[in-house]
Amino acid sequence: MLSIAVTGAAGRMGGRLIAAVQESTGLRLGAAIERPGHPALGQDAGTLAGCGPLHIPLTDDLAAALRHCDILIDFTFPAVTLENARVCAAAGKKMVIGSTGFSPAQRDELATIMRDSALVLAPNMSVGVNACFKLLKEAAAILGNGFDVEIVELHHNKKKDAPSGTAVRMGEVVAEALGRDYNQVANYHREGLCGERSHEEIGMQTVRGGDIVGEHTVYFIGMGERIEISHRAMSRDMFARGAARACLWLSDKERGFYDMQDVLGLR
Ligand SMILES: NC(=O)C1=CN([C@@H]2O[C@H](COP(=O)(O)OP(=O)(O)OC[C@H]3O[C@@H](n4cnc5c(N)ncnc54)[C@H](O)[C@@H]3O)[C@@H](O)[C@H]2O)C=CC1
Ligand SMILES: O=C(O)C1=N[C@H](C(=O)O)C[C@H](O)C1
Repeated sequence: MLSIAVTGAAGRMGGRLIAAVQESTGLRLGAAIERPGHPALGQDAGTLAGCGPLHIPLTDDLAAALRHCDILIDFTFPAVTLENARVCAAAGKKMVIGSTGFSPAQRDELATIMRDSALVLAPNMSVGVNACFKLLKEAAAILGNGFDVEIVELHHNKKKDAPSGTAVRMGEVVAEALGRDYNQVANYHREGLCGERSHEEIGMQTVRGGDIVGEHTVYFIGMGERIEISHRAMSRDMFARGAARACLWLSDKERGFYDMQDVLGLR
């Protein structure tokens, strides 16, 4: 039985992660961690998550919590994740990371911090989105340069990063399949007399509002026809189940930097 710690335990994903861990054969919640000063510190993690009392109070002491845990699931924010990775690395623990919005430098820093351990980092842990990554690669390879690519993502009004990590990964997948450098061709902004669309660019559009869990559409727009590949998340539970699955997959890995494509055998 693997003992799992969850950071961001009182957050939107935190509760779903605690429930998913408890529902997974082979996993049990070992600790639930929140930021210092969080009003829910001391409350029972299971009760907070809506899955009944687990007699595990929320703590802000990650180092102490990790002593009796095997893997940390972290869905917080990049700067927090990097701090937590330092604590995990010092304790020789593995990580499953769902936080999004890492800069390339932060991603490199994460790899350096965790170089002697094992981690899964993925902007989206749902099976459906990971299947979409494969479909996008194939669609882009078939359609080639004859179609303009635009990506639109919709999320709730509390989301802090934009575009979503999933949208960026979709852009990267398509760009790579078309032999382009995503960082050179991503266009995040059109306003005023901005000129005709260039052939190579990949438009990235962001919508924020209400309680939208997460929706992504990649448009391949040709002359007289259009293909749309869409994914709509109806709840956060499948992200959480993906993270639990990643923990089980990681259990026999000593070291390495992986993502959900590895976990799901989609490489
Ligand atoms: N990879 C995936 O499948 C998914 C990734 N995400 C990402 O997960 C992240 C979190 O999303 P939400 O749960 O919606 O945000 P949220 O704001 O509801 O939760 C984040 C939690 O982290 C806590 N936190 C902040 N500092 C902390 C610290 N030092 N130690 C422990 N906890 C700390 C906050 O108090 C908060 O409760 C975002 O980056 C989001 O994009 C969200 C859904 C799916
Ligand atoms: O912040 C969220 O909510 C989500 N974030 C992830 C992302 O940025 O791609 C995944 C999911 O769409 C929900």
